[in-house]
Amino acid sequence: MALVVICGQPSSGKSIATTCLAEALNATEPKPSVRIINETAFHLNRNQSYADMTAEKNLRGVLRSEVDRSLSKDDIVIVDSLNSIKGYRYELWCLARAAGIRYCVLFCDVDEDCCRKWNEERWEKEEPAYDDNIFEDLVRRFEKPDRRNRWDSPLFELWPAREGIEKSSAAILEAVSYLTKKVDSKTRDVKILQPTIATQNARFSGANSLYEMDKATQEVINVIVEAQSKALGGPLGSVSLGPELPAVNMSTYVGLPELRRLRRTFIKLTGQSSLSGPPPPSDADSAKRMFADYLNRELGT
Ligand SMILES: Nc1ncnc2c1ncn2[C@@H]1O[C@H](COP(=O)(O)OP(=O)(O)OP(=O)(O)O)[C@@H](O)[C@H]1O
Repeated sequence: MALVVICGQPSSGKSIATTCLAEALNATEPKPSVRIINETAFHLNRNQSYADMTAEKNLRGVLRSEVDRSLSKDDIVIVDSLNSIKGYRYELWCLARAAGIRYCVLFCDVDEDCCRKWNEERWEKEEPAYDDNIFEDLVRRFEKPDRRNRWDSPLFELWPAREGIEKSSAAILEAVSYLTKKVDSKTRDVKILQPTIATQNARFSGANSLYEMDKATQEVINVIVEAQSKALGGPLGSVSLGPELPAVNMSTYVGLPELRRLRRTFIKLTGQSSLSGPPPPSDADSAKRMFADYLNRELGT
């Protein structure tokens, strides 16, 4: 039915906003099925989850997979996490589009100093809180949502420090109305994302068939798996994919299930890129090049 991305600085009231939104949704008729996805559900400790880039990437991967599994035409899924990286919100938006459901962002707009104070108070109250260095790092890297981006729109803004967070807060009511509104041919203010089957067909027609894309990315995986097996778990460095193609930099061993997951996500994301996004691969080598770049980004090299 819908995906709601909660977004905000650390300790900005996101979980309170999530609870208020879920309660407000549950008070509507017919009562929708609401599912909250957050770190707590996975027993993840915030200071460990954001300790370094690898841990943070793992956390995002876990949450994204859970969102991917949970999206359906019947449920409202709320992702209660920082969701502070623009590219990550784009990925979540792509998942909503692939599922053909509505999407929105609920932003807790609180200035850093106030979040810092609330975080300190959490320590005093012996609630789970962020270590100072992690808090400062997250605050510095926060990418504020911008309603002009498709993946930040529609954007409902809460100002918890100024106005508190209530079930009756304007942003919560607007979000509830958007999420539960019946849509007919006259409804213009509710956007249901459409999977881009038409554009996918155009993109992967002829030589660019999905089959070619599948084959090219599978070949990359095969090369990596073979190189890793030859290295016998030792350091691998860069894996060559052939002349005029970028090497894949493998600083650590990556298991086959993870490689398969990355491949599936890549294929999904490439198929979903809009016409204004990066151009689709035009042949097997372009597909390999894009996949290698994607792996290098995802594997953090
Ligand atoms: N409007 C408010 N006024 C005062 N304190 C608040 C307000 N909103 C949140 N807080 C305090 O901020 C702290 C963090 O709240 P909450 O857990 O909702 O934030 P969060 O953004 O979900 O945190 P995290 O980044 O850990 O997920 C809590 O201790 C809460 O009491």
